[in-house]
Amino acid sequence: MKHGERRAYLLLEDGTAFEGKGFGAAAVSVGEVVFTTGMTGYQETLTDPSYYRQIVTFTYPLIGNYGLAPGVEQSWQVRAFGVVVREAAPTPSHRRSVETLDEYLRRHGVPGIEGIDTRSLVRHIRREGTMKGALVSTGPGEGLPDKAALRAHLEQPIPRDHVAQVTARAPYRIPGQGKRVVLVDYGLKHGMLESLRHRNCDIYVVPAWTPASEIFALRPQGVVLSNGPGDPRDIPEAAETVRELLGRVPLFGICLGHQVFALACGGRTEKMSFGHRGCNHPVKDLTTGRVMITSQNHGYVVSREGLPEDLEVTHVNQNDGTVEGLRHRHLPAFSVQFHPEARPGPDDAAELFDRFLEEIDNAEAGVGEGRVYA
Ligand SMILES: NC(=O)CC[C@H](N)C(=O)O
Repeated sequence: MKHGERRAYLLLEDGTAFEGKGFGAAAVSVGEVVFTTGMTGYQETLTDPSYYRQIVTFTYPLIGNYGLAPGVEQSWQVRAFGVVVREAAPTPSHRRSVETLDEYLRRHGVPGIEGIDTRSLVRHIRREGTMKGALVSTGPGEGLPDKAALRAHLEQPIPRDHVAQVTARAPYRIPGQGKRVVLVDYGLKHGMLESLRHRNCDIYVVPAWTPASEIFALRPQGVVLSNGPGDPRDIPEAAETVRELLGRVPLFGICLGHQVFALACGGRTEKMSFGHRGCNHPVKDLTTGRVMITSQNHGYVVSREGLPEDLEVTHVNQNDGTVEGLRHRHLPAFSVQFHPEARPGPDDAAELFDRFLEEIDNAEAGVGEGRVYA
């Protein structure tokens, strides 16, 4: 260690430890250690509320090389709790860049560690599954805290109120001339707002716990259930509300919204070993036979086992065969596990927003197979 250099340490729940160089905020952070294979889009990733209480490892070795710029973020804060990279680029180059990854994380109070063997960490997570970790990044010249103190941090259970921490505090509207859509905010990404705004929707964003009666009072033509952090089973009220919406207004669920939709229909979800996080997950649309390259970020998945009769699997992950999309057989409601709004990642699935608007038109025209309206 050079004089004045910042030290950092990542300690996993199973005792595996990595020592490296600190960057970002001088702080200690505890979260689920996950990895993403996205080679770009680090700013979108770190500000995606679905990463709340997670320490994100980037498998791509150089992160921060095109800097950080306003307008790219997916929420107003860095939502990840920590950042693990092989190398944080010290001198980014891009005409829109205003700061380095180090400065950005410092401003947002989030610690980072660099200079560790991220490949070995990721292989460990792939073998053992994601697990809790404590990341400490010290100030210049400071010594590392005692390992026992870090272990004590790790013994604290991670709270499970993720959605409550990131959902909107109050409803708001983004006016548009087109369809009136209520977006239920479990931890939405700005990209979702942009995708709807781009299609002229009149958007009403409501907090996660908004009762169905209040949603209906907004007279929506369609309801979108957003992405969000944590385990979908930790928010049973959400599935309860969706059950009330089902069949009375067209629904489109994305990621956590997809999982909540499945639970509302009587399906089950389970935790995956290390999840899907990255920008290149191949997903087959079983209706068209087409494979899309999708943006993903999830640790839970809808189980095939116990899938209710009413739900049809529409999309399948081509890497591991997991469920990536569902449609209700009788009601205007469908959902996907991946991110049609991308950010980061490819726009292959963007047309799903158009499909949702078509679904609204069909519902209003009373067409579609056996669709029932209350
Ligand atoms: N991006 C998301 O909405 C993630 C959903 C959920 N928190 C999961 O990890 O599976």
